[in-house]
Amino acid sequence: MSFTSVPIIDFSLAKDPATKPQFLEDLKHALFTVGFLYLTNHGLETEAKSILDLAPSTFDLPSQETKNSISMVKSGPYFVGYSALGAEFTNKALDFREQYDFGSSETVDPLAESRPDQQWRRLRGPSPYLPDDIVPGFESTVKTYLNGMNNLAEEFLKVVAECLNLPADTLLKYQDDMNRMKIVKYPPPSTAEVKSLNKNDDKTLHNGTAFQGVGPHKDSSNLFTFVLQDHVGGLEVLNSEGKWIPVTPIENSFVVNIAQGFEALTGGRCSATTHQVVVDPSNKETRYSIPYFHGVRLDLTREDIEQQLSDIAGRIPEPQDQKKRAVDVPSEFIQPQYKCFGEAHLRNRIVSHKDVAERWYSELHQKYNNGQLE
Ligand SMILES: O=C(O)CCC(=O)C(=O)O
Ligand SMILES: [Fe+2]
Repeated sequence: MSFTSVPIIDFSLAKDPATKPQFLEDLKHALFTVGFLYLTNHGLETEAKSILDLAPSTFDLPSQETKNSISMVKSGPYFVGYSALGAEFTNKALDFREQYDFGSSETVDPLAESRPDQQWRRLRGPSPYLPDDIVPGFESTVKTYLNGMNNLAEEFLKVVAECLNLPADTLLKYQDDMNRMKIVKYPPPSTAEVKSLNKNDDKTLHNGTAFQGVGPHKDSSNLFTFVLQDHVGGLEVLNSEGKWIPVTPIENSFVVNIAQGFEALTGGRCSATTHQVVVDPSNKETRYSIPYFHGVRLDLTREDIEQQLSDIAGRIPEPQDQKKRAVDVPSEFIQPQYKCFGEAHLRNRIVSHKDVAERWYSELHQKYNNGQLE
């Protein structure tokens, strides 16, 4: 069976006992057969509007220095803060976007400095914000959004467990306390600009008619991703047939993608959603999006998964996605060289943000970016 559209899941139907059984069936189909969905009537419409309204003002500042004052490379080893256009790589090619990354933790991991063998502990830490006299409401709007999304994602994890006939709290113990989110801007590029950014490769998309906003990837820090997008479009997901499906914006919805944390909890049976953003150079509109990444415990090991969740995999329908897997990008954690989820996630950050890696993780930067392991 081939899927050419993305299912719409109305979250309000989970609240009424009369509609819940059908809701759980529909959710199960969307997650385990299709692999992605739109979530509507989620209750966070006000917070979503506030953050989307704020987005342009966070980039549209009189000087680049203001944004660079909270740059990711200056902000510590946590991969939070501002990244300028052309600072990030996905699938070995440069992305064409500008963004702010944030995390929900205000504190560092108490073991971060005493466990040099566990560098992934250094991923947790506070986020920088521009002051209110530069972008009014920046910090408070982001924190309100992070908090609201955390609560929504917990409710979502409960219904995911229930649709597998598991107790509602089954997945809650795999959450982490560093959820992440971003405010992303995809400006309309001139052809010359994109050509110069990608001059060392031929990573143009759709046979050269579109460019890489962000390249094909699976999200690596989390269980599920909830993408809030404006009206412009450009997000695409890879379906089970290995074809790219446009995720046309639907107002007041989130696009929910399965991330590598949930894929790991299912023993790889439920594959993470592969997605990309394409930028059409003939479209002169700027696109803004706000992805929220609901964190997975970074100390999660393969053994934990095998021991505690042998129960889950059998409840998931047999995947029919051989064609997707044939053209897919790799899932880091499925590869045996990583001791725990945090290690695999850190490697992903290091190959995406090379400047941050060079400054804060020089040994791992040498190892992952300059040769040895892929
Ligand atoms: O901008 C989007 O719609 C998605 C961005 C994304 O996939 C990511 O940043 O991981
Ligand atoms: Fe993503």
